[in-house]
Amino acid sequence: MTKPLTKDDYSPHDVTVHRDPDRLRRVVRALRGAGRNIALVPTMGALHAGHRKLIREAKVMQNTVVVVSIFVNPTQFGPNEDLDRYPRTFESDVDMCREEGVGLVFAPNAEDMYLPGSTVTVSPGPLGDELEGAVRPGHFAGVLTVVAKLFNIVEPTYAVFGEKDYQQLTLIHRMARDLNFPVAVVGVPTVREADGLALSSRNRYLSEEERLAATTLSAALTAGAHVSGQGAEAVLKAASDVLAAEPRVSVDYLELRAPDLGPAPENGDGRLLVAARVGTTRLIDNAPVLLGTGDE
Ligand SMILES: Nc1ncnc2c1ncn2[C@@H]1O[C@H](COP(=O)(O)OP(=O)(O)OP(=O)(O)O)[C@@H](O)[C@H]1O
Ligand SMILES: CC(C)(CO)[C@@H](O)C(=O)[O-]
Ligand code: BAL
Repeated sequence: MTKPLTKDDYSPHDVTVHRDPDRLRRVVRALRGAGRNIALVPTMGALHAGHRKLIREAKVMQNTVVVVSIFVNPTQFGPNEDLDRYPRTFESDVDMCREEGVGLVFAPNAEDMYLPGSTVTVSPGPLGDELEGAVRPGHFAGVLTVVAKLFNIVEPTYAVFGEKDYQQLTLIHRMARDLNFPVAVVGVPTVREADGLALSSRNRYLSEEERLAATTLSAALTAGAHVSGQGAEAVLKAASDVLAAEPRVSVDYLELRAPDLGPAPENGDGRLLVAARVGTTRLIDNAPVLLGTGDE
């Protein structure tokens, strides 16, 4: 027999914060049993307008309870990365969730997510070692493992992710397919500042000068997309010229790929991806391009 839910488990009028994975699982199971859809929005907190858009997308289906997870997952950070200084703004995150009508926030402690002696992880396959994975070894094993755990704890009907982390979204689609997760993975286009900069929790690390220089990433993608009719070489040249003109930006990679991140086709849809450091802050961005349609 399932225990009936109390007002400390779930309220239709306010967001409820849960830390215990087993309790959260019991609550979402009861809600599903009562006919509700469950939509999951996984985040690392420090919520901004990009996350707000994911939450709004998650609410689009009638009769849905949105679960936002807030967990700075240690296993996706390398030893020299920013795990310790990653922005943590829990109170205002919960306020945004409340404003947006989120039903449940799941904010587990690391010790409850990773029990002592945990050794089994999800292997991303070859794409996990490319692009972001080449610069951040082990990153995608950490991401996919925690997302698989979230899928198993929350058992969502939908899970919503941003295109800003395009390789992550691609790998999560693949994991859901390859490992038979019964969840519809939904991608949401990148939310940008008025000057083109993709919103990111890490933008708050930038100084005023770095913030200006950071617009070079999206400007490079736009320059590439403008000449996409001339083919791959023109796209890469236009984008890399823009990046090279800004000395504060140090490029990790600029690559043109197919939408599934395989090799770029000569004609048709492609994806242009960039990662760069601006001072000590590492930023990523990407955009769709339509290659070689002969209109140039
Ligand atoms: N500008 C954005 N537009 C749309 N979705 C976004 C945007 N920024 C982040 N997201 C999505 O929000 C989800 C949670 O991401 P996360 O909490 O890591 O935020 P973030 O801003 O990407 O932080 P980071 O600075 O670590 O890149 C991911 O699915 C991510 O793709
Ligand atoms: C998907 C995710 C929440 C897993 O920790 C994280 O990689 C993120 O915030 O994009
Ligand atoms: N948004 C991606 C999470 C990370 O950079 O670790």
